[in-house]
Amino acid sequence: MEKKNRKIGIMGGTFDPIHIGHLILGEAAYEQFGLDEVWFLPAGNPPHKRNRAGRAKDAQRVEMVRRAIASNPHFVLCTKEMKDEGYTYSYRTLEAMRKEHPCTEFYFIIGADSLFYFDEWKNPERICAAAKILVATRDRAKEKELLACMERNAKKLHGTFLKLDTPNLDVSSHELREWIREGKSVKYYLPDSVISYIQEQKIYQD
Ligand SMILES: Nc1ncnc2c1ncn2[C@@H]1O[C@H](COP(=O)(O)OP(=O)(O)OP(=O)(O)O)[C@@H](O)[C@H]1O
Ligand SMILES: O=C(O)c1ccc[n+]([C@@H]2O[C@H](COP(=O)([O-])O)[C@@H](O)[C@H]2O)c1
Repeated sequence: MEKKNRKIGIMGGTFDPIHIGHLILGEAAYEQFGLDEVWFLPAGNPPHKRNRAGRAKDAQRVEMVRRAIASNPHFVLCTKEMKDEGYTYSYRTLEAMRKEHPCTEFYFIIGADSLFYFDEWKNPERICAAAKILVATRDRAKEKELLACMERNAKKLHGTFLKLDTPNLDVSSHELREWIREGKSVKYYLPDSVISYIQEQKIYQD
């Protein structure tokens, strides 16, 4: 039987590749909000990232996540969106999760860049009805602007937006892909197990 009143963090991302920023956000949310688990949810077919030529295949993104979280007992891989047909939307995924786990409280984790476009996502008010939103700073966003945007969204979408206490983590998948292509070291930005997989599979080399 599933424990009642569980608190689950959802760390959704394209993860192309997963990096320390994503892992630190998951761990910070776990600790700050007393979560039971954090589910890493690779985005199936994100509508906002249509041109993904030259990137990792879906199975490779999933495998990189599997390897990256393997050593953390409260991190779980969730491949729910990989089975979806067509584009994947967070409101659908979260509503399905709520249905499957009615006694669970969900916390959807995003960075500041996602927050600034959150009200343009599909049915954002339904995302807010299904989960609380945890927001981490990024790109040295001004604290005042970040908090103001969270407040605006909370009012407009009738949601709960909570600040994650993380430092600015200056790392992004697109920059890491670029470094790999240029033959630069990405050690410590990615877990070793992910780096060796990228090398074996020759991902992001050209
Ligand atoms: N360094 C970071 N600091 C804070 N949030 C982050 C960071 N990296 C990613 N995120 C957040 O994690 C989620 C998934 O990010 P995603 O997989 O798109 O990685 P990314 O580094 O933003 O990728 P890309 O550079 O290709 O756009 C998003 O909500 C994003 O805002
Ligand atoms: O549902 C949407 O309209 C939507 C639009 C943009 C992003 N998302 C989700 O937000 C998470 C982070 O997205 P990304 O592009 O930064 O990797 C991931 O779970 C996406 O599926 C969802």
